Amino acid sequence: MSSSDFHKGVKEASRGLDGSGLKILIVHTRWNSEIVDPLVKGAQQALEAHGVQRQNIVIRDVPGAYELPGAAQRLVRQSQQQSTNLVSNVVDDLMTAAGELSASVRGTAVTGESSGGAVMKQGPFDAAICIGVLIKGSTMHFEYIADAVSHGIMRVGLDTAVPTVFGVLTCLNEEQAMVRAGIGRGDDKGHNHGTDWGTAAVEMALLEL
Ligand SMILES: Nc1c(NC[C@H](O)[C@H](O)[C@H](O)CO)[nH]c(=O)[nH]c1=O
Ligand SMILES: CC(=O)[C@@H](O)COP(=O)(O)O
Repeated sequence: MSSSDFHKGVKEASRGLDGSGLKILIVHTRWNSEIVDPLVKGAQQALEAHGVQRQNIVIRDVPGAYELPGAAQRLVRQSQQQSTNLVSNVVDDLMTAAGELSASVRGTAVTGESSGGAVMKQGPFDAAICIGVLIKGSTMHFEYIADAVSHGIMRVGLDTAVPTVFGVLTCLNEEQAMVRAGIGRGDDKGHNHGTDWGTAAVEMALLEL
């Protein structure tokens, strides 16, 4: 299968995805930010193209690729815990509202602040995307980080049951990375892989029986 056929295949599968109700986490590195930043933008554009609301895309950054799995797991777990807390908060809010309602009926109304603007969806993340760029240097550091990070990110998805997209370029030189971020120096700027990662996150978040 040629590369264009592969991308066509991915595009076919991603048509009709409705991400409007999803909450997505993007964790990206500050290492190689001149290449990482376009990848993040590509992922964001794909998420929004599939209907994900901007306020439901949470973006956090970490020093380097080695920190990606731990950060993703920490933030996904926090969102799952918030969801658990939310249930008890809803009960508390209902009790408060009941109190306010009875107070207003008795003529002693209580006014609450209502925040305007788009509000982030409560509850756990529906998917996460880890974005980084590893560029081979002159030692084995590259190989060890690439191996650890790829297995670590896989584990986050399996351990949390939240689809976690592997968005880490593992390149032998800077030009390889730039082409895969769509910012190649030559005539062929390449393809921004961030868009594929955003689409994959929506598709996997919606996967069900
Ligand atoms: N060489 C690259 C790194 N190295 C840094 C590590 O990822 C990590 O932040 C450090 O070892 C502290 O734990 N990171 C990248 O993202 N890209 C590289 O090319
Ligand atoms: C991926 C890396 O850690 C690498 O860029 C570090 O370079 P070096 O192997 O020359 O220390």
